[in-house]
Amino acid sequence: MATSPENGTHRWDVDPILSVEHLFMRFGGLIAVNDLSFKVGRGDITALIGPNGAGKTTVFNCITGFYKPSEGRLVLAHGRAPTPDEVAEVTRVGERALAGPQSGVYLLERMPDYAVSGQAKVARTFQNIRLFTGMTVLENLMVAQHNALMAASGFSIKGLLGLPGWASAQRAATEKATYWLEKVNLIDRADDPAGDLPYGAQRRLEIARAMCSDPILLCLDEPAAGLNPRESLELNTLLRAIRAEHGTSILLIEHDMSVVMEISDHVVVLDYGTKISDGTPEAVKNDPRVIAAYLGVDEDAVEEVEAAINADTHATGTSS
Ligand SMILES: Nc1ncnc2c1ncn2[C@@H]1O[C@H](COP(=O)(O)OP(=O)(O)OP(=O)(O)O)[C@@H](O)[C@H]1O
Repeated sequence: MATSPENGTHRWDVDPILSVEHLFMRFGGLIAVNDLSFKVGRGDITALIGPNGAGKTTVFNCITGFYKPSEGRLVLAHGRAPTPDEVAEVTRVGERALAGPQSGVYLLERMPDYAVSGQAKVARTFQNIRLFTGMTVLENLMVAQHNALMAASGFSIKGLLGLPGWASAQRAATEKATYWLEKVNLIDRADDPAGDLPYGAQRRLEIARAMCSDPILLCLDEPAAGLNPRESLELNTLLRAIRAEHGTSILLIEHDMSVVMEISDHVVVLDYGTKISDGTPEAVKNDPRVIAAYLGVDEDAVEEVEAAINADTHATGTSS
């Protein structure tokens, strides 16, 4: 489903769930992310793309609290987006959430990774799969719900004693795990060690594990990497279902253009840590700067690429 522009604007402009504002990440003398600003629309599937080393994973690591950005602001809004004045006030008083966590507005750059996932409800998967390979498929999903189970135990021995509050929380956690195993088509493998699953199934299990934490924003780092064409199609279906049935906003890094162009509402393109394009898949696909970046040509050649696209467009009679 493409984003439907509303009165000439896009969902990411009118109802952003995440605003990345002037983000910088420096590693010594290397500027991995350079003054990056973009928005993620609520309920959108947003793709962050770019050539190798463009800074995509670094952006994810900043959003999910694995890195403290060198500069910049990352505003996540569960409900309405805050006004600039409200954000300025939170920044001034040194808080990490607007008038307390119940407001649903979080400044992610101030939060450690466990709070980004536990309080702000941002979940992620990794470029290199990070499952507990010696645990069963089901156990991997139960571990993902550890926080809820600990809260239900009152951080006491209720769990050991099997007291009612804890038992019902345990039942709910198992039901949720079962639901997601069915969704990702792994229910038949529930008792197998996660490490025994084929690669594509491990990728699906990672997504199921992330969904067990009930995220409002799901960040996926190259979910289609290593998948065959049939598995890529299944991934597209799964991500669309997550968005449609759970309203989860999705931000993904992806090199597989068949996935990006097929399912994204919004595409943001990075090159050398800088944003070079931002728009609908159709607009980005035809952006000469994007084509030049992927072809590895320098700035001077962008005009040549643009001229070549125009010539091709006229020859085939298509319009961009
Ligand atoms: N912890 C780090 N220390 C030093 N340099 C880093 C660190 N993490 C990333 N970089 C550098 O930052 C730049 C961006 O890396 P990043 O992994 O974010 O790119 P990417 O777009 O995700 O690349 P790929 O598509 O290959 O995964 C690279 O030059 C990388 O070497």
